[in-house]
Amino acid sequence: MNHFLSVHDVNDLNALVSAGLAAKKTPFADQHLGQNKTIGLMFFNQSFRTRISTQKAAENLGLKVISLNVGSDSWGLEMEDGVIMNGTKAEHVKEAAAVIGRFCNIVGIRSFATLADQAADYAEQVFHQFRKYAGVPIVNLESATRHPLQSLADCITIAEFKKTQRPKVVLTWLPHIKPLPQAVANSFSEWMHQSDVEFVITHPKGYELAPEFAGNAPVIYDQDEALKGAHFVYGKNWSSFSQYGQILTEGRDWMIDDAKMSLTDGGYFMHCLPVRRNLKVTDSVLDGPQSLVIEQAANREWSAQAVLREILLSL
Ligand SMILES: NCCC[C@H](NC(=O)CCC(=O)O)C(=O)O
Ligand SMILES: NC(=O)OP(=O)(O)O
Repeated sequence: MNHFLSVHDVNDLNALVSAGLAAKKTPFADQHLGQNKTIGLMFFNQSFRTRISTQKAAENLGLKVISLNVGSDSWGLEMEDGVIMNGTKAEHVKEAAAVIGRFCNIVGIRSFATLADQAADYAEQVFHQFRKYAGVPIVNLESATRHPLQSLADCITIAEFKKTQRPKVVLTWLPHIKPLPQAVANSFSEWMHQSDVEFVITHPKGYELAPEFAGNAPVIYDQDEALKGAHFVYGKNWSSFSQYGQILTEGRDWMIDDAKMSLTDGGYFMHCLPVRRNLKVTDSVLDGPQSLVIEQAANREWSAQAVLREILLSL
């Protein structure tokens, strides 16, 4: 593997899930791979899980880690080519990417959607620019449209907890008070399409994901109907794609509670975190035995380790 930007960079998803599970069993088996090598982690947005799980995974592989918050630890970065830099950004990505590429063997980047300009967000300019100018493998730590390390951790979690060969997995929209990106939902859908599952999406009308991410998954607008017989309920809020970045409905009745979970086939609840309690999902579901959110977060370490291992093997 060279870059890890989406599921399309993965040759064999089952093998990558198995590599994650193997790393979980023997975390230090590949410590020699990263010896005398460094990974740089650049955050344009907040992070808790991604930062600590990726650092942990990198260290398990023997890598040294440099982590920084762009714009506060380092200079604000201009992404547009050919502009007169007389605004707030002091440094151009051409130099910044090239410089970090000299210090680091791998660069991880987190840069969310602005939700202001659909075309710009879906063009993934930050990642294109870093890929062009860094000269080293780039890892997506959540971009405007995708969160593949999260999706891989989700696949690892489903593999660990599934009781049937081909479980029913329901991606459900949840209510929120502010507009959130589509990245986690897009990415989860894209990975589920590559997995041996029955995959269904449910959301209020107007929250359709971009067609390239929704694919041919059935979209059911009645949440109760969609949840029937589910083995995994994957909750996430996202803002509208068609009316880009907007909240179209409060949708408070879409919160997952015990009554909704009782429609499933003893289903598990999953969420990438952070989650706002009693807005998206009730305390009783999150604190109950069907919640996988902590297991899922813990698997972020093994997802990152599987990906970094593959990249190190191809350096
Ligand atoms: N990396 C996990 C999700 C990150 C982000 N959530 C958030 O921004 C939640 C913020 C809040 O609840 O205020 C998202 O939805 O893409
Ligand atoms: N799930 C996830 O990516 O968490 P952070 O945003 O805290 O990294």
